[in-house]
Parts: sequence; structure tokens; C-alpha cells
Amino acid sequence: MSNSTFLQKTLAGETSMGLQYCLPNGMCVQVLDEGVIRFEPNDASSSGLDLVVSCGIHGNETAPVELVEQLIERILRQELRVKSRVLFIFGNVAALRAGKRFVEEDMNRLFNRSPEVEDGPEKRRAMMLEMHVGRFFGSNTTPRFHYDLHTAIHGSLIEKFAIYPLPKPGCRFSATEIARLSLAGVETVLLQSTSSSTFSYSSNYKYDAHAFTIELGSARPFGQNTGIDLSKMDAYLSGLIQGQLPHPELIPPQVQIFRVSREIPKTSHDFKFAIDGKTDNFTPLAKGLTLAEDAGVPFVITEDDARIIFPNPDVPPGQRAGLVIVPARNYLAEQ
Ligand SMILES: O=C(O)CCC(=O)N[C@@H](CCC(=O)O)C(=O)O
Ligand SMILES: [Zn+2]
Repeated sequence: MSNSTFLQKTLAGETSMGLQYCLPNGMCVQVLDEGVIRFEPNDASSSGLDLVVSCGIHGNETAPVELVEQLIERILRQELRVKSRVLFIFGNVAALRAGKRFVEEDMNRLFNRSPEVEDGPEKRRAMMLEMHVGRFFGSNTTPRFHYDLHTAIHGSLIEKFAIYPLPKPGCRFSATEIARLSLAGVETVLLQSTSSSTFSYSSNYKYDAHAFTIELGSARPFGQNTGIDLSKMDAYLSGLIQGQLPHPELIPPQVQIFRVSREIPKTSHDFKFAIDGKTDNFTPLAKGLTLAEDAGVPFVITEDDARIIFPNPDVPPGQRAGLVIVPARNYLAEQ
């Protein structure tokens, strides 16, 4: 039997759909696709919780991929007792091999769309991943979670934070889910204000999962992530896998909540930031600042206490070149 990890086999092109098998401890395993593996307990020991953990949707964001690799291996070695249904996803395998954010297109802008004949590999993979998530959740009525793990391109004044996709009409941001994230070491949450083409938005919108994009530090190549402490996230996910769903009632006071005030649209190749394109996430933006100019149109900061997230002037026209966020703890309380 090979000593390679599931990640190593995936990167070597050695994983594809296989038959389910069960271990003596009652845990059943099935590889559903390249880089996609499902674990299920036998019914008697099930906790009634469905968990999707995805990573590597951007191929240069390797710290969460290494974390997920270790979780999978601990389960396969039967060190971690699976009491929940769990789906692990290594998202953009070709980009992970290349060590690049993407090969042709940013995969995290390709979810929640309809297939087209001329779709390239990243569009097709995004569609397949949505299908696997949909089949995994199926018609179960058990609580559904999807944590899509990332790292950020630039430095950040706050290392770990989550993006909470806009809830469906009639639904609200959940204070309990935000409090749970704090147990995973994520103490800053951005509430999205628009629909989106990200993986977490799709799982929330289509499958009613508690879904988040989670940023866990800076993007570095494999083997260079020792500076990122993922021990709380590791413990939190290990607990969920073992069927332990914590029930925090209140958001701890140290948790910071922002909401997205506006996306910074890039409409043309003339788009220019007035700030350095590599400015740290959460850098404050003075009211009245002309932050960017695009085809002669200025983008002026009109908000009090604004900050910038994900500045990236290099995205193609039609995509967001960053987000302007503002504090929103009271906003959440009023929901
Ligand atoms: O650091 C950056 O500029 C990008 C980090 C990253 O990949 N962030 C995600 C956020 C997705 C979301 O808004 O939910 C992305 O850009 O896809
Ligand atoms: Zn990312």
C-alpha cells in the first residue's frame, strides 16, 4: 500500500472516483472525484451533522491545504473518529500543481452560474464541485456547514477573518455561527452585501449551508507555512468531525464585525488605484480620498471609518478590484 497522502496522490494525478469501502471501526470512505473524498460514519454513531471543508480553490493558498491534508490522514489512520458526514475538497488541482492562484480563470468567480458548451476546465471544475456539494447534502435535514479555506495575497492588519455571504431573502446573518467561528480562531467577520459568484455563496444560496470563506493568513508555497498558527481551526474542525458542535450563545466582545459597504468595480483597462495595489487588508481609508480612477471616473471614499480589503488592480475588467468595508457590530444586533 502506498505511503503517499491523499493530497500527494491528488497532485500526482492518482485520485479519481472509486468504490466506497468501510473500515472495521464503521467509518466508510469514498473518493468521489480528483481531490474530493467523503467520510461517513455508520448510522448508529452518526452525530447528524454534515460538514464540507474545501481548500485550494486558489492554487497558491497552501496553508489550509496542508491542514486539510493532515485531517484526512488522521481520519484514514483512525486517529480521528468520524461521527459526522464529512466532504473534503482540494479545489483547483491544476493550479495547486502549478503553485498559481489559477490557471486560466479565478475559480472563485465561477460558481453559481449555468454551464455553457465552451466552458474551460476551471468553469467545469467549479460546476462539478457544486454538484458534489449538492449531492453530499442531498435531502438531509441535518445542520449543514461549509468552510471554504483560503489565505490572502497581501499582508493584513488582521490575520484571520471570514467573509459571510449575503443570506437568501428572508434569512439573516447568524450570530451563533459568528460566535462559533471565534472558537476556530476567526475573530473578524465581514458581512457581504451583494450576491456573489464564490463557492461559499453558492453553498449558502443553493444548499442552505452555513457557509463561509475563511482567510487564514498569507499565501505561501507548500512547506512555507510554519508562521501560520492554525491550531484553533484544527481543533474546531476536528471537533466537528467527531460530532462535537459547540453551542455558543453570544458573540464574544473581541469579535469585530464589518460589513461590505461597496465593491470597487474595475470596468476598464484604465483602472488605477491611488494607493499601492499591495496595501494591507484592513488599512483605513480617509473620508474624501479618491481611492481609484477608472476611465476618468473617480471612486471616492464617502464612508466614515472605511477600510480596504482585497485590493487587486490586476483583475480583468468586469471583476471587483477590492472591497470597502465599515464597522457593523450594531448593524448585526439590529437585524
Ligand atoms: O488576498 C486577496 O486579494 C484574495 C484572497 C481571496 O482569495 N479571497 C477570496 C474571497 C472570496 C469572498 O469574497 O468570499 C477571493 O477573492 O476569492
Ligand atoms: Zn483565495
